[in-house]
Amino acid sequence: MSNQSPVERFRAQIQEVVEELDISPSVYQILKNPKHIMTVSIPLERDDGTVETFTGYRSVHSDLLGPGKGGIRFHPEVNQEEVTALSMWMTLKTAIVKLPFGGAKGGVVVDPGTLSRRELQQLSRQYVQQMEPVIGPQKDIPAPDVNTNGRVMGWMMDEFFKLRGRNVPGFITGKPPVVGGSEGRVEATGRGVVVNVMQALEKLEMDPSTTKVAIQGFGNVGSVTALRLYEENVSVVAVADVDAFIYDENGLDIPEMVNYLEKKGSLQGYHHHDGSPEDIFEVECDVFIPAALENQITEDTAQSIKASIVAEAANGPTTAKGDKVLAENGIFVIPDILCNAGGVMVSAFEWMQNDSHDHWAKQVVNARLDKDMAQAFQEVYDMKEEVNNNKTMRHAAYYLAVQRLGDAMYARGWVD
Ligand SMILES: NC(=O)C1=CN([C@@H]2O[C@H](COP(=O)(O)OP(=O)(O)OC[C@H]3O[C@@H](n4cnc5c(N)ncnc54)[C@H](OP(=O)(O)O)[C@@H]3O)[C@@H](O)[C@H]2O)C=CC1
Ligand SMILES: O=C(O)CCC(=O)C(=O)O
Repeated sequence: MSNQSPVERFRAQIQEVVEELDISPSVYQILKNPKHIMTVSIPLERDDGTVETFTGYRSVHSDLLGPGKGGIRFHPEVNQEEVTALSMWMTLKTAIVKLPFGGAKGGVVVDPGTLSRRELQQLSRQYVQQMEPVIGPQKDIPAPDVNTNGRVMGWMMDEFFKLRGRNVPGFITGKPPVVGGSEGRVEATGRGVVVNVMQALEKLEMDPSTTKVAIQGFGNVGSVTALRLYEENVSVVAVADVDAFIYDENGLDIPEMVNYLEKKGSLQGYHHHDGSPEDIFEVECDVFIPAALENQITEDTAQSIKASIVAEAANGPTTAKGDKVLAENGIFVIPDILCNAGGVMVSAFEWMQNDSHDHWAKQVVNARLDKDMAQAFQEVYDMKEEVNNNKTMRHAAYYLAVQRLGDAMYARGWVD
């Protein structure tokens, strides 16, 4: 387990589960590598007239259950290994929540904060131009992830339409509703996280009205999660982003913080600002929600976490050693591949709406998300309780996903 990379971690977990399920070892052989990875060099004309090239990736891990599906990340630390791992987790996620998709993920190695609006739009369009051979509504369907949003999806959609010479709205999800996006997609991931948290509180017989929550990350997922908890009268006592740590033991005014973020672009300077972002791990709380990047809960930081529940809103926030510490400390972990599946779930609703030229009301989207997410939680929980000798929720989630993928491989004649 010595400092396993995310891909090694995925492989070890899959291998363990394939052995336990006593299914064909070929299932592991098929899942251990992505189907394909496309690497592109993206030339961008900067505002000063010089040309700079950026590296972009798109990994399709699996198209067993449907077209590849997963977000596109713009971040300076994006690399092939990270994109590969993220695409692998997408395969498990879509299997757990029974969506007609495989797993994919993309990224560009860039700090979008250093680009002008024109440069960002050009980079987004160029990414689509370069990836055009491998993406499409029945092949691989992108969506937002870290540092990308509806605006970026709108530009990418426009570029794809130009390349194809016709409207193909189902090519991308997370678009603005005015051009075929689904109501509720922006909030979907955070909303789904909160469904999971409320279910876990109920199972552990914890009272939401006295529950205290700490959240690392206050971007799309972190801020919506905080706002939904606030709406449910669950007290969010601490939040951190890259620069700021905000704490109030009596509960933060989340709507005020969201307004501040919208105006200023970051929490830096918000009046409760005290301490450093790493202090988030030390907070006295009942629920800890990592909603930033991978590998944040390590052997060290896991020791500091005082919560009874960790709800993994981010993808891959916990290292293998961190996970071991959480388990030893009896912490109930809602694994990423279940906890943050609300986003891809509403992306699936968007894709279905595009396919049938329909537009669902927000209440319809939210009601279906709440119901399907609660059911997915229950299925993983039942697996943990009844079949899996009370191992962790992560183990149960992997078990359920690999069982479904193995069944599909058998049905398609890939394995005996
Ligand atoms: N968007 C979606 O629909 C989905 C996202 N996810 C996952 O959720 C996570 C967050 O994504 P999303 O909210 O979309 O991304 P955003 O880019 O909107 O937000 C990321 C947030 O994380 C913060 N952050 C980054 N590093 C740290 C750190 N070391 N300490 C504290 N805060 C940090 C950023 O701070 P700052 O703003 O200061 O840089 C920002 O607040 C990712 O793991 C993503 O893959 C999963 C499913 C769907
Ligand atoms: O909405 C989607 O299609 C994918 C979201 C995503 O990238 C994720 O769940 O990690």
